[in-house]
Amino acid sequence: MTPRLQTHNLCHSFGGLAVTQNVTLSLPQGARTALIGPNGAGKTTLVNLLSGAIRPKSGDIQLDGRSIVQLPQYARVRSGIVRTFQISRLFKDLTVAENVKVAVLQRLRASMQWWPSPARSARVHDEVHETLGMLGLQPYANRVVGRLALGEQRLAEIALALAMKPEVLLLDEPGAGVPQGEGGRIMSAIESLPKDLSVLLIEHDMDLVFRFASHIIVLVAGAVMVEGTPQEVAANEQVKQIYFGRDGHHAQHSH
Ligand SMILES: Nc1ncnc2c1ncn2[C@@H]1O[C@H](COP(=O)(O)OP(=O)(O)OP(=O)(O)O)[C@@H](O)[C@H]1O
Repeated sequence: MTPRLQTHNLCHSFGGLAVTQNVTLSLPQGARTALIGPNGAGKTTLVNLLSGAIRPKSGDIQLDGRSIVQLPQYARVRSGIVRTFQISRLFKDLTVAENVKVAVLQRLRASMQWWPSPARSARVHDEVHETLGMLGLQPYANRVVGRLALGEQRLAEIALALAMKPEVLLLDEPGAGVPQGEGGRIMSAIESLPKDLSVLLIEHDMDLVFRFASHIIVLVAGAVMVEGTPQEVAANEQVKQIYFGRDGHHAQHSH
């Protein structure tokens, strides 16, 4: 089967610094893949390349077998690659439902302009609540985002991304800054995302990574050092030394 998202020998550099080195990877439909690696390994740069925020120096990116490397960011979103950001992009003064509505309207604007207004409103309302439901956010629908706990804001960011109806969801550290204990809640929501959605997760918290991923890619100095199942990655000697510490502590969390 053609992978949903695939890269071939993707390369990027900033000045003389090679930050993406011949990265070839693929995400099948329904992927639960984690991208890990030390600080500065090039994880966010890779997400920027996939989402179209920056153009690679060379290499190709394909969605469902079709090259998208020339497409600008908005066109990639439309074709199904959606990311969340480490830094919040929410409208803090609007409610959770209003934020999601903005995203739904943005997506539907073009296709629904000829719909009669009541039908349009009903459709938008349904989509907003369906999206909130996917993440267990209904109880927060009418809460102002700026007054929510950080963990709930992170979930609202994911809701915004889901409102774009992605095929591939790129989650850049959804647990960043969230107090320990709340991370598990975010992960539960992520685990219950639609099964056919392909998810690539960047996350530093190894407990969350091993809980979530069925496939792990380890990036070091811009290159894929190793990839495989959590068990394979946790057992890899280089990974133990570079990433986990010599005792291989996280090997016991693999499942
Ligand atoms: N716009 C830029 N201009 C110059 N150098 C950059 C730029 N963006 C990133 N870099 C450098 O590229 C390298 C990879 O950065 P990147 O943010 O992709 O790593 P990362 O693996 O996501 O790190 P972290 O885990 O700390 O978020 C780093 O050395 C960083 O300083």
